Amino acid sequence: MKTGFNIQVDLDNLEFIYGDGVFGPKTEKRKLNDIRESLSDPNVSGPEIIYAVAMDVGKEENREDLINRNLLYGAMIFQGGTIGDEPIRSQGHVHAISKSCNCSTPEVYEIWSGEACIYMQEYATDNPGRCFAVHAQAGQIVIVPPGWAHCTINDSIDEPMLFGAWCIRDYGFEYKDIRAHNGIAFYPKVRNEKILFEQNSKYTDTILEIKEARDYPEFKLKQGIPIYTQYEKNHNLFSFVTQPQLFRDIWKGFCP
Ligand SMILES: O=P(O)(O)OC[C@H]1O[C@](O)(CO)[C@@H](O)[C@@H]1O
Repeated sequence: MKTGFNIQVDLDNLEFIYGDGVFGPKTEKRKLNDIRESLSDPNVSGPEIIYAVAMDVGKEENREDLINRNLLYGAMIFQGGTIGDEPIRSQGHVHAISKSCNCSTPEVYEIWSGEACIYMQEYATDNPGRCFAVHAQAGQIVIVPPGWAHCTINDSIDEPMLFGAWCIRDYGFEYKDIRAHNGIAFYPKVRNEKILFEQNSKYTDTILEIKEARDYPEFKLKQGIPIYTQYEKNHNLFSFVTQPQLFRDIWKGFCP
């Protein structure tokens, strides 16, 4: 697992093991009962714990700089398995307006192990706008732009999937509009060991673009180098995460 810092995983307990010089909390466990409202079948049965999250991990030597920059690195463990006919996934949310920059903020994902699909839609209103499902393998990066509703899907289906993500420190999640539509505009479904997407009829008819993760030259990100290492090489590189208002031209018409 190429993460850029010394971190191991205890899959039995869904916990991270932090190596020398690395800080991080115990994981917060997200349970099936927490996410029911966003599933295609809210009464479905499945594993009690769906995924585990450790917000704010990193190297001790970077701690002060990360706080000063208002930047936060999160690490996630998604179980393998299914929730009824859906793969293991997060419920979906929109990033709330952060006080520090007075706007919603983006998130930069990097898959560490397994395969993922980052689903995103422009709006959480009846018309969801442009909808994308971005497939990413270990080592690949995916950016979710500010204000978009998004969720993370374990595309490895039976195997666990792990990833890290840069986000703003004063993050907040909004669920109201997504839950009012019983979830995101396209439900991922496991069919013949593959993930297919089925439209959620609570939204207006629209199309889903399924694509592979791409390079992000507009943000000077490099493929094949962990995003944590890229931050270490240039502490300013992820300023688009904490000050997205300075990158309006890039977000306009952004294609993930
Ligand atoms: O609340 P949800 O939508 O299930 O997902 C929450 C998780 O998504 C992430 O933002 C990663 O996409 C985590 O940081 C967070 O714990």
